[in-house]
Amino acid sequence: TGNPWGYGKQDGPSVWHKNYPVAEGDRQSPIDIDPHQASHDPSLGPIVLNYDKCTSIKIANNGHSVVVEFEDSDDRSVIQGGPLGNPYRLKQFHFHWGGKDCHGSEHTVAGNSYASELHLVHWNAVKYKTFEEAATAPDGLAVLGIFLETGDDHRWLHTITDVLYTVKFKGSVTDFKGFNPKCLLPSSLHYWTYLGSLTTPPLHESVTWIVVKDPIIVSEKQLSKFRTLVFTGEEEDQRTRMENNFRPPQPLKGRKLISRRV
Ligand SMILES: O=C(O)Cc1ccc(OCc2ccccc2)cc1
Ligand SMILES: [Zn+2]
Repeated sequence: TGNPWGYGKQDGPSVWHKNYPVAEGDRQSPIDIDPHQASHDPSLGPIVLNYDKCTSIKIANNGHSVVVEFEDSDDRSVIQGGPLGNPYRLKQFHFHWGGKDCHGSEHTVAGNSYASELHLVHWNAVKYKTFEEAATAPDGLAVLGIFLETGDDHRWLHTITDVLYTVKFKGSVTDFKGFNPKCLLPSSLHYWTYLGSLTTPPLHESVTWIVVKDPIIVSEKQLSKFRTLVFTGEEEDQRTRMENNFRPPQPLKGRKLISRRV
């Protein structure tokens, strides 16, 4: 079964609208963040993460990215505060990255890309029964976006990069227990927030985006390990290196970007 969509010339972001017309909708993601355009909302509180009881289950190559899935049958790991009306449950996190360090992130800041972007995906289990149901609702999902910039080795990222060889091919899955993604956050959670969408098909307009201003620093060596993954399955003769799995910025269409200093 071929991929319904991808990041190549024939199946990439510029043609997603053919099968997913919402790609041309009014609240699509990612966007270019212009810090000077952001309005400050003093009533906007800090983001609160309660990840201490989080339970990671597995790490997988889904043919688009590498994803770490969490146990989300109760409120053991939630994000709340900030623009969020109630707690949202952590479901999974994954990354987007480039073929070179000069690009790879989905959101850009004043037109500048980072080397990679980490997305921590949460869903509103107060209002919706399943992730899939929440993923189609305008207040269903909350994604925390963290930029990755190259520099020194990241002290904890090796826990992920050391196991990437076990999920090289599309469809591969490995047990991945006991990982708490709090170790991947920068010290200060200054953030921008706006209403947007999934950045991959089905592109549902269901995401409250919370993009953290400060990047985390990872080494070029750690980042290069993400590029050893392939989009293709082990059984396919084609080996297409997994890189540049990012959607470019989409029109703001009059949306308000709000900024919160911690
Ligand atoms: O973080 C992102 O890139 C946004 C994003 C968040 C969640 C996501 O889940 C895929 C999915 C959505 C709906 C139903 C089934 C699968 C896909 C993309
Ligand atoms: Zn993502």
